[in-house]
Amino acid sequence: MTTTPTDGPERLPVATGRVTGRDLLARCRRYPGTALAAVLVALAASACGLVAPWTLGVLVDRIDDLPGGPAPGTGDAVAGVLPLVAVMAGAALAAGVLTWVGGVLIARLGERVLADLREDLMNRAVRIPPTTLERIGAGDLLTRTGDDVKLVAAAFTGLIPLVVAALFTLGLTLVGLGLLDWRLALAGATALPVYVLALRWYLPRAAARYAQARAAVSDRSQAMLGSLSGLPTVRAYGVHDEHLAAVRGGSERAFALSNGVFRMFSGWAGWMNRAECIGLAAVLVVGFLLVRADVVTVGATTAAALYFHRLFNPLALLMVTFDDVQEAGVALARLVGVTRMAAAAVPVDPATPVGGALELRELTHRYGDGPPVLNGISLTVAPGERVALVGASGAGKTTVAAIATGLVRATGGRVTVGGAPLDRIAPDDVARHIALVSQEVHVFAGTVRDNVALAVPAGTPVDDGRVEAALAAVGLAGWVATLPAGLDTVIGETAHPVSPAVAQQIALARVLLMDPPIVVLDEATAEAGSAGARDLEDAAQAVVRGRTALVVAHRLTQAAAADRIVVLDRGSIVEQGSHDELRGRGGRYADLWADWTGTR
Ligand SMILES: Nc1ncnc2c1ncn2[C@@H]1O[C@H](COP(=O)(O)OP(=O)(O)OP(=O)(O)O)[C@@H](O)[C@H]1O
Repeated sequence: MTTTPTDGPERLPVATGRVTGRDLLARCRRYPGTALAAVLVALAASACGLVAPWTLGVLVDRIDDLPGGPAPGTGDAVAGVLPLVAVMAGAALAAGVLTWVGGVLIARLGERVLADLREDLMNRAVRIPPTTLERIGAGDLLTRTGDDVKLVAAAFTGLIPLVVAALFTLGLTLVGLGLLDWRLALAGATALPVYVLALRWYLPRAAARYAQARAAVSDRSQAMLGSLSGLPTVRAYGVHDEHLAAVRGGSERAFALSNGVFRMFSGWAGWMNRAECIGLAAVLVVGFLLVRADVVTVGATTAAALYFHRLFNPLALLMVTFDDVQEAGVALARLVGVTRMAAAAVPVDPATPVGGALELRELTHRYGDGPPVLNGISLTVAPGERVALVGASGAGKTTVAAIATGLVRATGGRVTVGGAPLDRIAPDDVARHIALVSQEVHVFAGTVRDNVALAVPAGTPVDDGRVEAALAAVGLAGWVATLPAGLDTVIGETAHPVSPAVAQQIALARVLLMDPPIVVLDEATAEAGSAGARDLEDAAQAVVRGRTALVVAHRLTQAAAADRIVVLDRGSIVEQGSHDELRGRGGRYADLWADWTGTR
């Protein structure tokens, strides 16, 4: 592998607002039936809400038109009122039902869009070149596949139906007001300047204050957690008062900021009320003048005033949820950003790996500007051979494993996989030919089936029998049998949490399904002698069988079973041979073995 300079800090891309909007629209268009039905039903629900004010206006006119003026209670009046009341009740009922149906349809559409987005995200995420991932750190990607997906999912089911309904209600009510009488609509518009001024005052301050309040709350939690987790030290040094003062200070700051946010919100709400009051007064005054001039009826003025009043609930909802909508929008932009990342560069002069040989030549490496951690490692693993890498912590074992699989680019040297230089193999071919099970295995939120079939290229059908066989081979048949929905059980932090050992066995099952000729195992250490360690060892055996294997032996029993043991010390190979040879030699391995077995 040739030398590659380490680039500066890099981040996963975030889509712009326009790209995110277009992406969302395009995804909704994939479900035209549901999308159209959701829009029509939400529109119908909002339209039903317009009926009551209009009917009240008609009612007022009817009563006004009765001979001798308004005289409620007479037979005529009752006969005129009842059908209108029935219309109002019907419209209210229809509005309720349609709002509910609209919400369900939007949520359903959202779930489908999110499922597609999540699939695209995972497809893209697993193809991010390891060297890119190493530079940006996996944290950003994990936040996107975890927290951001959760945030968008919650918005689709809770926030978006409310916001869509508010927008439709706002739009239709404005249209209704305009249709009633343009002069009354214009009178209502006098509220606009106050409203706009209040917004201009509130919006820039709100975002900053909310952020400060949130930061203060996390500081307070941090101070509390710090004191609680360090309780023995706090006790030992008698520094209770300092810690209590820090927690109290954090609480006071959080309280003051939350209070400030609340006061600001109340101030803004007060201005909203003033805007409403001014607009309503203007509608009534203009209505009075127009009625006196016989241009509009009392009923029309009543309906206009009610329509005007109706504008303020959706407006308030849009304002209150503004922050959350923005947050969900940012999360969506972060997800879309990843799905639109350019595919990993395919080498200009690609080479195809054939067979199971793995060769490392003169590997040197340093992380960033740090000291050298590998000093010219050369190692050939023959097809079907099982080589164990051992060495003290920090000797460089994980670095070798990561370089051999292309996860980390060595600063010097060459890796050849199946006879082809690693940097000339197309990324998908690398994954098919050499697999790494690292210490950081991750269970993605999804079904057991999807988690095991994760590495199988998209579009390749995966038979349940193969998934079950892979799970059985790594000792998880019994575990699957205990799951409520078998392979369909959704696992992951929020659904059905799995233990670290099971997560590792799932990672091993993934490799079995991929069936690469070469495997590199750098699993997390399990406590020696524990049932978990035995299960993991059996699972690793199943994966290694019939393949070329480079195993970072955190448990020396793994090394004892290998064809050859390579001992690393401070970035260099210091010994090689079989278990018996190396023990007999009385060198570095013999020392490690004595430490491991407690026979020194
Ligand atoms: N991402 C990194 N950035 C900077 N230094 C690193 C990084 N990863 C490892 N190192 C350093 O490189 C050296 C080799 O680490 P490596 O993890 O390869 O050793 P190891 O033999 O696998 O140790 P262990 O058994 O504890 O996992 C260590 O000094 C370590 O501190």
